[in-house]
Amino acid sequence: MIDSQDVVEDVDLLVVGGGKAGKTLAMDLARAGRRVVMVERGMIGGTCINVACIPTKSLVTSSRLARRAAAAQSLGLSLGKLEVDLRMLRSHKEGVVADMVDLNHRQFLDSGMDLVLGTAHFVAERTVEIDLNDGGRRVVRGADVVINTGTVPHLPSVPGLADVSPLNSETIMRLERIPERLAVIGGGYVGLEFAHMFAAFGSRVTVLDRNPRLLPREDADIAEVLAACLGEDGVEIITGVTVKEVARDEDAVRLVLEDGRVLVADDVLAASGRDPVTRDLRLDAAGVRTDERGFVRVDDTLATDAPHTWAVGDVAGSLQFTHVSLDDYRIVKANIAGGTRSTTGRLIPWNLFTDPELARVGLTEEQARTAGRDIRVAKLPVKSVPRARTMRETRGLWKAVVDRNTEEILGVALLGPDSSEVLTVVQTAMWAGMPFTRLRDGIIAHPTMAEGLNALFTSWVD
Ligand SMILES: Cc1cc2nc3c(=O)[nH]c(=O)nc-3n(C[C@H](O)[C@H](O)[C@H](O)COP(=O)(O)OP(=O)(O)OC[C@H]3O[C@@H](n4cnc5c(N)ncnc54)[C@H](O)[C@@H]3O)c2cc1C
Ligand SMILES: NC(=O)c1ccc[n+]([C@@H]2O[C@H](COP(=O)([O-])OP(=O)(O)OC[C@H]3O[C@@H](n4cnc5c(N)ncnc54)[C@H](O)[C@@H]3O)[C@@H](O)[C@H]2O)c1
Repeated sequence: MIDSQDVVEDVDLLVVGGGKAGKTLAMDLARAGRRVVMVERGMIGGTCINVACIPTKSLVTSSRLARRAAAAQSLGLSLGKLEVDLRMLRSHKEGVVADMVDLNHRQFLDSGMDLVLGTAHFVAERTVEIDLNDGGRRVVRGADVVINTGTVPHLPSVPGLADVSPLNSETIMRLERIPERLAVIGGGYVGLEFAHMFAAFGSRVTVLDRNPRLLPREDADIAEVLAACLGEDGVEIITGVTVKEVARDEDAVRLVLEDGRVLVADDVLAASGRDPVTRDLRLDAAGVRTDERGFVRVDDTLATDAPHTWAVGDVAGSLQFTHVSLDDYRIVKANIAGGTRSTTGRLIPWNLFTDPELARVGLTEEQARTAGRDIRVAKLPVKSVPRARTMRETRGLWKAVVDRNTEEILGVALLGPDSSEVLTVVQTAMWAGMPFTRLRDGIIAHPTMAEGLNALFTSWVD
């Protein structure tokens, strides 16, 4: 409820939560001369740059280098004994983050937006009350409101887990020691990236996932090769398991599995998905509804159930990637201006930053067959790409799925070094609607990883 004493400030755009989509929209409209308030409770720049993509990928750079350094002799170098200095690792990561936060902050201020540091909750349609971080409160109403409050790590309801102070994707990056034994509950994106990273830093890592196999949304052949790479690097993977209970036993944590096995670890990382930040937003007051998991309900234009109220990024149930949140910004920007831009049919790529990395876009073989498509499938072991041999990074498998009749590329899974960069080449071809033959027959510079695309599209297995 708005208090009768409250002064309600009216603005053109009110952004609640400064995630990727919201901050980009706020800056754009402020630069265009609109009155914009963006409320952020603490992380200037949002989750990605503070506690997710940017710090993890900074650490992935270090862990890859550690792995390369361990193999230095095969490259003709003698580097001596590798030592991981956690203090320096953290300072590398924190330096990258601090620079990006600082850049974001300056851009926010330069744009002319009113950046309000505080926690917002709704008190009426299009209206929030903000508890300011430095005391006091403001009430702001937007002609348009964009909800961009993101997600936070989920704590799985395993008996005893909460009592052993499990790590999550944020706290593991603040650790002051490398755990000798690390158990990871959840073998998804967060779990696998941290598992592979900590294995390179010297931890004995075990990943536990309840799915019968790793990455069930990927084709089994790709997931198997990735699992084998992780295994070679010392990551133990146990799938199809349920953790029955967890307890601290003197200095160690004991994880009792449903089948009776017991795993002992120094630390446990809970990496079993993320919860939407909607619980304390009092969305009812705004007329905004959520689904059964608490994500804001939106239609394909990202409109919520309330007029002139939009939701973007993770909290809107979008695929949880920063580039998807950025695209949500494009959609809402167009729709606030009266357009009807839709989320339907977006071609969304993603990368899992293990080592080698898995880059994906479009349909898997299994999805294409389930959809009844008449397809051809190509597979190329990464070791047949000359560039991979020069780098001595020959692990991995590339796979492509094309329409047998139209020759359209339906999807690729590229597991190998630098795959995330090569992926965009394929995606560009898909955007342009090119037949696969253009990548098969085009001149691609030698020796590059992208050159492997010439060979991939001749390597039919079906
Ligand atoms: C460990 C990890 C690694 C990841 N790596 C990648 C990657 O490599 N590539 C990739 O594309 N994606 C990655 N992701 C996913 C990516 O981080 C998210 O999809 C992305 O950050 C979502 O952004 P968003 O726009 O939804 O909002 P967020 O960036 O989550 O922003 C929401 C903001 O709202 C603020 N907020 C919340 N409630 C309130 C309130 N009541 N009042 C005021 N402010 C509020 C929060 O403080 C936060 O700053 C990773 C995620 C994790 C956990
Ligand atoms: N490189 C990237 O782009 C990147 C990196 C990290 C995270 N992300 C994003 O963040 C999202 C969240 O990542 P995440 O890994 O937390 O979630 P996720 O949904 O990707 O994976 C969670 C995994 O945990 C398993 N699980 C859940 N409960 C369990 C339990 N009780 N016991 C055992 N296993 C259990 C699930 O089977 C699943 O495999 C990702 O889906 C992704 O969109 C992206």
